[in-house]
Amino acid sequence: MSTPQLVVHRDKELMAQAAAARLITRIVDAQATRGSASVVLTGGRNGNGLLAALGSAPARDAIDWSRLDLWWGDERFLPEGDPERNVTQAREALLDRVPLDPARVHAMPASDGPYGDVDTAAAAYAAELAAAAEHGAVPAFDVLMLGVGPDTHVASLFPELPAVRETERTVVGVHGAPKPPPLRVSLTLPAIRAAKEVWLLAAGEDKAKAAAIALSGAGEVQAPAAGAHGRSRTLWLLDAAAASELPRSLYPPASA
Ligand SMILES: O=C(O)[C@H](O)[C@@H](O)[C@H](O)[C@H](O)COP(=O)(O)O
Repeated sequence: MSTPQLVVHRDKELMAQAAAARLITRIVDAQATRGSASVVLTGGRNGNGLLAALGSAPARDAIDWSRLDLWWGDERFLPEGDPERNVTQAREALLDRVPLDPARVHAMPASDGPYGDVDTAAAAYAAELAAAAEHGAVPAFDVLMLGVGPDTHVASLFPELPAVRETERTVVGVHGAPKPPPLRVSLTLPAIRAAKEVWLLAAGEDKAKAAAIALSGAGEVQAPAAGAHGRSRTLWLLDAAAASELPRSLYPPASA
């Protein structure tokens, strides 16, 4: 389990731009090494902000978009095209403007899709992940990104709810999510922890308590973000506002 590394940027705009630049480099390196890259996207303002920044980054097309596999960490269980779906927002922020291979864009099922209920949809996505895995239950994600909620949730893993306690399955249906909509599909902590690198995005005053709690030794059931670790790297990308309540000992020396 990799110890969290923190990088704090001046504000959320700079955090999004720096994270986008970091992601470009990570994808380019993976494609140079393996011929393709595999990235898990997150919903939310910080996740979409990063995608928008990536879309306007000068080095954007250093990425070979045709050899990029995109997955989602979670999805709101709503009809296809619903503006509240994470994939809809990702398409608007970036995906519809870059030449991705549609077969390599793995959106989570919609509520009006072939799976009648959220649990069946979750099982179908788990099967899709397993089918794409070189070995194990999920592909070797190069980067898995997670927005951090003010209650320390990541993906749709909310404190104390059943989904954060899942230890076997890679994808679950979430019922009664406190952040609307109540029905969601989510990767579980075992799936998240299979990623090479996990990046947690936290910008804004409203994330300061969550960051401090998650980084101060809280348990993963009470603070799901505390359980989000990559196999080789766990990176918290914050802005100064979200870092404002971190214990000084955790605050990186060279940051803003
Ligand atoms: O479906 C979702 O809502 C997201 O995946 C969720 O996990 C999000 O990343 C956090 O709630 C942070 O959202 P903000 O960046 O908007 O605060």
